[in-house]
Formats: sequence, C-alpha cells, structure tokens
Amino acid sequence: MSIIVTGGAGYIGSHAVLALKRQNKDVIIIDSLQTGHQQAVDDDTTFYQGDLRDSAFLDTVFSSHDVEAVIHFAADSLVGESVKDPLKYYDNNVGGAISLLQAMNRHEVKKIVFSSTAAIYGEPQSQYIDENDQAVPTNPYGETKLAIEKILKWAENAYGIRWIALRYFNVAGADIEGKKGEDHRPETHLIPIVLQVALNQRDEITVFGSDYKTPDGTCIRDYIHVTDLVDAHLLSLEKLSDEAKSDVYNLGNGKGFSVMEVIETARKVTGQKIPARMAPRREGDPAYLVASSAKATRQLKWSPNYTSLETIIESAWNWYVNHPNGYTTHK
Ligand SMILES: NC(=O)c1ccc[n+]([C@@H]2O[C@H](COP(=O)([O-])OP(=O)(O)OC[C@H]3O[C@@H](n4cnc5c(N)ncnc54)[C@H](O)[C@@H]3O)[C@@H](O)[C@H]2O)c1
Ligand SMILES: O=c1ccn([C@@H]2O[C@H](COP(=O)(O)OP(=O)(O)O[C@H]3O[C@H](CO)[C@H](O)[C@H](O)[C@H]3O)[C@@H](O)[C@H]2O)c(=O)[nH]1
Repeated sequence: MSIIVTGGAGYIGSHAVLALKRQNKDVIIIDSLQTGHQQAVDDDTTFYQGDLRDSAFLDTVFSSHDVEAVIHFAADSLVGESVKDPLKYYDNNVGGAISLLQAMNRHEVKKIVFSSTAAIYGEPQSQYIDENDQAVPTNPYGETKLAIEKILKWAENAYGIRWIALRYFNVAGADIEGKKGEDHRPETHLIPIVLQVALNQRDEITVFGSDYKTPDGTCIRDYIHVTDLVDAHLLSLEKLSDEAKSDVYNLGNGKGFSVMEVIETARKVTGQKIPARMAPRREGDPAYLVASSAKATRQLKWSPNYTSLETIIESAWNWYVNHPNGYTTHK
C-alpha cells in the first residue's frame, strides 16, 4: 500500500517524504512544481508532475497504485499574495482539494491528513490558542484553509472519507541530517530571511514593527521544527488507521519567541552580525500567536523533540551553509 504526498517537492512535503521513507513506507509524490523543486525529490521516489485540478491526471496516478492514504500539502500559502489575488487561492487551494477528494472518492481512498494553518484563527482570542477558539480568518489564504476543513466534514458525511486537519503555527528549521531544507521563492518567512542576511545575500533584516505590546516590542510567534511537525502527520496516519474519528489539531511548540529573539539567536548560531532595521508594522500581523498543542500531545501522543530556538535555527543554518543557493536551479 502506498501513501500519496501532494506537494512533496515543497518545503514541508519533502520533509514528510523523507520521514515516510525512513519508516520504509511506499511514497508517491504529486507536485506541479509551481513552488516546489525537482531537486527536492530523490531519484528513488515515485514522482508524478502535474496539477491536482487535473482529474484525468489524478485518475492515472490513483489507478496505477494501491493507495492507502493521502497527505495533502499542495497549496499556495502567501498571505499577502492571497489578499491581492484571492481567486488564485480559492482556485488552487479549494479547487485542488475538491479535485483531490473527488479522485479519492472515485478510487475508494478513505484517509487524508490535511495541512491547515493557524491563519484560520485570525486575531487570537486567548494567549494560548486552542482548537475551540473562534476561527475568523483575516485573509483569503486562511479562509481557503478553513473552507477545506468544512469540505472535509461534509465529504466524510457523504463519502466516508476520514480526515485529520493539522493547524500549523510557524514551521521552521531543516532536516537534522541536512538532507532537505527550505527554499521558498520569494522567501517571506523570518528565519530564512535572517539567515540569508547572515550569508551576505541580503544587507539587513527589516523588523516589521517594534511598538507591539510585547516585552521587546516585536511580534511573538510559535516556531515549530519541521521534523516535529512531520512526526504529527505520521501519528495522524496511524490514528486514522485505528478508525479514530476525524479531528483538528494545533501544532506548535507552545513557546513564543519575538522577532528580536530570533535575530539574537541567529547571531549567536551563525557568528554573523546580521544588521537589523526597525520598520513599520506589516499589515495583518497579530502581536502574539502561540499554540496550545495539548490536544495533539494527548490524543496523537505527539511530543516535539526540537523545541529550542537555537536547535531550530542551527538546523536551518546547516542546510543554508551547504546549499547557499537553495535547490540551485529553480524548477
Ligand atoms: N510553511 C509554513 O510555515 C506553513 C504554515 C502553515 C501551513 N502551511 C501549509 O503547509 C503546506 C506546505 O507548505 P510549504 O511551506 O511546504 O509550501 P511549498 O510552497 O514549499 O510547498 C507546496 C507544494 O505544493 C505544490 N503545489 C501547489 N499547488 C499545487 C497543485 N495545484 N497541484 C500540485 N502541486 C501543487 C507546489 O509546487 C509545492 O511543491 C501548505 O498547504 C501550506 O499552506 C505552511
Ligand atoms: O522580513 C521579515 C519577515 C517577517 N517578520 C516578522 O516575523 C514574524 C514571523 O513572520 P513570518 O512571515 O515568518 O510568519 P507569519 O507569522 O507571518 O506566518 C506564518 O504563520 C501564519 C499563521 O498565522 C501562516 O500559517 C503562514 O503560512 C506562516 O508562514 C512576523 O511577526 C513578521 O512580521 C519580520 O519582522 N521581517
């Protein structure tokens, strides 16, 4: 039996493929390479290049393998871009998920683990966000992910497809053995940008806002190591195999770090100066976003191993030092 990983040539998906292969699972990647990289796919992994919205393409993949379950990472995920071009996000994220679920239904595949996001919560209502907090997204990206969670509920009701939606906080770091890393183009995430400054690829890091109501005035986020995040997907697959009920889980580290703490830690890890410039707030950034992952700890038996910010940044730095140009040729 095989596991299909959509978006397996992307940052998180490629780490999931690595983890599944370390468990000797038979993995099939589906990826259009619209933001992913051919070089992130190992030669010994079955890879189909194509778009999820292409049903005939999906039929070819699903009918060529005995598919046990799907892990669905493929999506567009830039918050700012989603505000400028919301239809692109509804088309790719919601359209892609619908097409995938239809293919699963046609081919009688009944288990899916889905990448959701903390962005579905919008402005947080409490200090540690839990799964019962209000889901009121403040951008189209978050809306598309929430819409897919709702689609999953109805798909279960009608077609018996069971699902687990994992709401990620700030995913960061790279494989501890240095086999995979993060290469988004354009890069918008804080830690990779800070490390690009350390590599002299950028002049400085722009700090978006230093007047928040936080101890040092900069935004606080919950950074979760990509390998810990991926572990929760493997546990979710096991849980679905045990006929457990469909559910949503937050995935975070439970610890908040400010933008300045990230920069300070990166200075320590890299030994570089990393000049920082204070700038106005970025629109739509809440001051404080930290997860309660108690439900995942309790019900998935999940526990993160790489919770120190230093370890997270060190693992990313290790990959960048060895891959200063990322996955060299894009696409
Ligand atoms: N990186 C984070 O901090 C973060 C946080 C919360 C949620 N997420 C979610 O995790 C998932 C993976 O994120 P990532 O950072 O690895 O992104 P990524 O862009 O590196 O990976 C996404 C992959 O999906 C592929 N893809 C996109 N649309 C496709 C389509 N229609 N058909 C086939 N392939 C398609 C892309 O080519 C890419 O390889 C996304 O769903 C994202 O919304 C990420
Ligand atoms: O050059 C930069 C980049 C980021 N930041 C700050 O660093 C923090 C982290 O920003 P990221 O862009 O790395 O991450 P976000 O918190 O904006 O977004 C992440 O969390 C979201 C959930 O709220 C979504 O899931 C999204 O996909 C995921 O990347 C924010 O306060 C941001 O303002 C800077 O100061 N300078």
